Amino acid sequence: MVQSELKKQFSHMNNMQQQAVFCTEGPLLILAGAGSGKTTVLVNRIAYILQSELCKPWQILAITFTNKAAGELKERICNAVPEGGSDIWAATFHSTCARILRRYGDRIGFTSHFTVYGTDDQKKLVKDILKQLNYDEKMLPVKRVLNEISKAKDEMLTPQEMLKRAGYDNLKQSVAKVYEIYQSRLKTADAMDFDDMLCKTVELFQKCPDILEFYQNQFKYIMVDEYQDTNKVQYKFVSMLAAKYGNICVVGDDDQSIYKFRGATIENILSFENTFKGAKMIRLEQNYRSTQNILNAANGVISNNTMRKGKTLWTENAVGDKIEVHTSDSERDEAQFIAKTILDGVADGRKFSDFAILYRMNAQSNSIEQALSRSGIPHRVIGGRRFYDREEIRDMVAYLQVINNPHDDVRLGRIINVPKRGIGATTLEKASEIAAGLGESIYSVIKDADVYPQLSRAATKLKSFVALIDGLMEAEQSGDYSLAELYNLILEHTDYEKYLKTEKDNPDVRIENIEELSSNIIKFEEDYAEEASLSNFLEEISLQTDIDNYDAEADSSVMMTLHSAKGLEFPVVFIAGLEEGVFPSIATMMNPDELNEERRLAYVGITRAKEKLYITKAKSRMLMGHTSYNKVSRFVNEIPPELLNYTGEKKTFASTNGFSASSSHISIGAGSKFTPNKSFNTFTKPAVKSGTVYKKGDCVFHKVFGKGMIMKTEKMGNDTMLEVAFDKAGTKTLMANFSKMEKI
Ligand SMILES: Nc1ncnc2c1ncn2[C@@H]1O[C@H](COP(=O)(O)OP(=O)(O)OP(=O)(O)O)[C@@H](O)[C@H]1O
Ligand SMILES: [Mg+2]
Repeated sequence: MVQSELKKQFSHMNNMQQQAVFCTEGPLLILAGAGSGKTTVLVNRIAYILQSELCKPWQILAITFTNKAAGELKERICNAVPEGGSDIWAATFHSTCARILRRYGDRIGFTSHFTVYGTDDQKKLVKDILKQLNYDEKMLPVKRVLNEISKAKDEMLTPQEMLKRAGYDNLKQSVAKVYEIYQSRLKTADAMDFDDMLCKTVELFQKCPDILEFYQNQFKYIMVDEYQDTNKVQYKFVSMLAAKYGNICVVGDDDQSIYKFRGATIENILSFENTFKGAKMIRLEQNYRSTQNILNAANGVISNNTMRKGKTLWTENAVGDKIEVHTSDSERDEAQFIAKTILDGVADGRKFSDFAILYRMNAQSNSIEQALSRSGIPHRVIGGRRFYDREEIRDMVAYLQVINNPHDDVRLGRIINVPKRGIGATTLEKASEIAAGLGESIYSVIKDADVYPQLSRAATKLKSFVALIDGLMEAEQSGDYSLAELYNLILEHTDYEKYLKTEKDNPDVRIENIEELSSNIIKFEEDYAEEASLSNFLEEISLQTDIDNYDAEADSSVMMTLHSAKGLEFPVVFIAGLEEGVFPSIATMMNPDELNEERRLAYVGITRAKEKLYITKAKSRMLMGHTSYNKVSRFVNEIPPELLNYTGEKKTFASTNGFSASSSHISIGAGSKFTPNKSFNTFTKPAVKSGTVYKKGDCVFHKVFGKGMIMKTEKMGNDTMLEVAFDKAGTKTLMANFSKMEKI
């Protein structure tokens, strides 16, 4: 096809978009707002490159944020370019690296069967190490240690470098020590955690220039979506790969950067132009996704952030409905409102899949899910308790992992006595100690259990466990069994179902899950045919991020956190819990940087909506065991008021913009140790509860917040809401019933 003919195919795109599509050579940065067609440009650019025969499909690397997005990208390209479209490397950073490491990991000491450790495995390992080092978990909580390790890996810091940086800080030194052992334990187990996959690939490139060169030659065109959320090591990875051809195109939106706390850094956008000399920059400013009202609301909120590159999106779309802000009494009523609105919408001709419910925290999903279930609304919850997180599924997957790689100590530890076979924790501990001493895996040790006097009492049992695993490994390697058959062999030889029936609660549900896993395996074998190996199956599950459970085909509403919603769009969006202390979340309210990040998250949320946006909040909210009475979120107040339509209860909690960051209150129980009030004052309407009456001007002492003065009282049902200005803690809103406060 002649070039001009070819280019005509892209005439439905606007000028700037077309420029981005046709600009194939050299570094290109597309910096543009939400819904302006960044992802659309990427897809079309790949189609254009292939149709122009600039390279072979396998010479294109397209990195996207989720496996789901990668799959969609591939599908859209396959439609545009039926031939070879499927050979494109379209994947997440993690699966791209996994693929490289499976092939060349042996050059840095891993086998091609290495295991990927998920969060639970990591926690278990760190717990073990803390115990080994005699560190107190209270001083060094497992989660914090893992966070620090992950942060270090994002920055490519080795344990030694971490130790150096720790200086005289004892706590930091301890973390570095744990980090060091953690890495060596992973190595002996032939395992990596998620962050390692990137770090190890960069390490591989650094240590083996021939391999780097091989991939540099392979990937003539590299593209990265959601570039604003790449961290340092990811940046290193792509820039190493792109060093030869320099044909790298990254697309992103600095206003949508929402993973800074994980090490993602906007600096990567800014330094792109430095690393890649002569980089072109294209901005897209027309939004095709949302109504004018929704877009203006998003613009209104994000304009409150400082340090922006600054851009204003516009759209030719219709003005659309106003944004509905709905106030409910409680989180249950909020959920009920959402369910009813969906039902009404469906009665009016919408599909269930038109609706998405977004929230700040997974904990909010519970009440919403219940309401949807009760109303018979088909829905899926993305995140939350995932199938692969269930105990019985983890057990069965651990068996599969051990058969794939018996040196995987964490998985082996999980199943060595499940179902019970008389191998107690002490025996396992002893075996683990011997293994640590020898620098070998537990499996290698228990294989020769009778050699070690410490294990002599359990030797027979250990050997029979090894025989079970060896037998299953043999079956797997013989090639005589399909994966599904292998899975059945495990069930049979471990008598796992009987164990569930005799030892566990809800055995029926668990057995159903076990069967569900079997259907997943069968489906995997159908989809992957010859490539349906055990290690590929395990890889697929370990790489499955939450978002991947979402199937856009099925007609069901979808619930997910705001973070998971990135890049997606829906005709109708609910954002639930727009309250101070929920969104923005309490932990972020004191720190301006974190608040800016929350605001970007609000921007992401609002811009997911195409036609209609609902913002919901509740006057009282039971969340994670506490009831709180929160003010409306500042983000609602940042939306120009003429775009809003309030429904439900009137704005009882109206707040002024920028009201004290600590204005939300979590009640701490109803213990009332109040002294009876004697100074009843009939002139200012007093707040009466449990014998205590508060009025404006009263001085109080609060157990947590210290001394303060009542600024405002407002009767609310049987209780009274108090606004109290504390000397040190700032202004807080408290309910009289619950506050641990006395008049002074
Ligand atoms: N030139 C165009 N004409 C019509 N519709 C378009 C055009 N470009 C993009 N769209 C549509 O606009 C919507 C948003 O596009 P896309 O998802 O590519 O935006 P994005 O910039 O990647 O958004 P986000 O920042 O949320 O990731 C999609 O529904 C897409 O089909
Ligand atoms: Mg996108």
